Amino acid sequence: MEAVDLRLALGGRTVLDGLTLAAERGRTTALLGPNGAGKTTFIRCCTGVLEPDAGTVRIGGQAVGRALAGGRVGVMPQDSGAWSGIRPLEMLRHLAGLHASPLPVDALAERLGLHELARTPYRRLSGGQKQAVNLAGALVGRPELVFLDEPTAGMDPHTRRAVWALLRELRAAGTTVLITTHAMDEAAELADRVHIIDAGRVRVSGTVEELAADGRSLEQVFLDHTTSRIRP
Ligand SMILES: Nc1ncnc2c1ncn2[C@@H]1O[C@H](COP(=O)(O)OP(=O)(O)OP(=O)(O)O)[C@@H](O)[C@H]1O
Repeated sequence: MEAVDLRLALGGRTVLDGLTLAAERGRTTALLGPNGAGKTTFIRCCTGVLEPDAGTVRIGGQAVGRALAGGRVGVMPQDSGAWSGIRPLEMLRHLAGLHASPLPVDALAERLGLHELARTPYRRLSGGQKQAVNLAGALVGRPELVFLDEPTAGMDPHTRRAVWALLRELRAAGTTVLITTHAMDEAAELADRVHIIDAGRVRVSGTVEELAADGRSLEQVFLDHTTSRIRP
């Protein structure tokens, strides 16, 4: 997946300001950036929800619409209120049915702690449980490329580790993963390559080892390359 010089203004403000980055096939790429840096907007541009004002996104050499139509792209959005009344396993079975060779739903649900929630409507789930359902929904079709927008936000440490294990297995199976996170340990644990973005453009990129080569922590590198919007 390659994005080149994406530009987008929303509500009269520049949100993407020449964003260029690639997610290498079969690798895990992490996008870090302060609140409002443009991470979710970037994912929306990559998944056909938003059209950039300028710039291009190619997925496996194809335009976004064509790649999405092929059914090989999964996405876990930050919030999806769309499932209000549906029960998690029903939803996952429905999504599985849309794909040629889906993951086994029961095993996936069990790994993410969803098997006991078969009768609970989505809107009654806890925040972390909703996240787990959305993640399972993104993965159930065995996508070649998956966009995960803060997949472990709100998850307890047991679930977070289960998700990390799942994501490591996906990587081993050759899946391309693009993940956003505010958790530096998560980026360090999972990412082959990290891009730190701020105000709609990439500020610095590299492996965690490269970024932290001078002894700084990844968090310090983040703080040094990004701007706080908090007024002291
Ligand atoms: N439809 C919209 N209209 C106006 N502004 C928008 C719209 N969508 C997003 N924005 C603005 O674009 C900026 C980037 O938002 P985005 O959700 O991409 O940030 P983010 O990096 O994902 O942040 P977070 O870490 O908080 O999730 C924000 O200032 C947001 O208010």
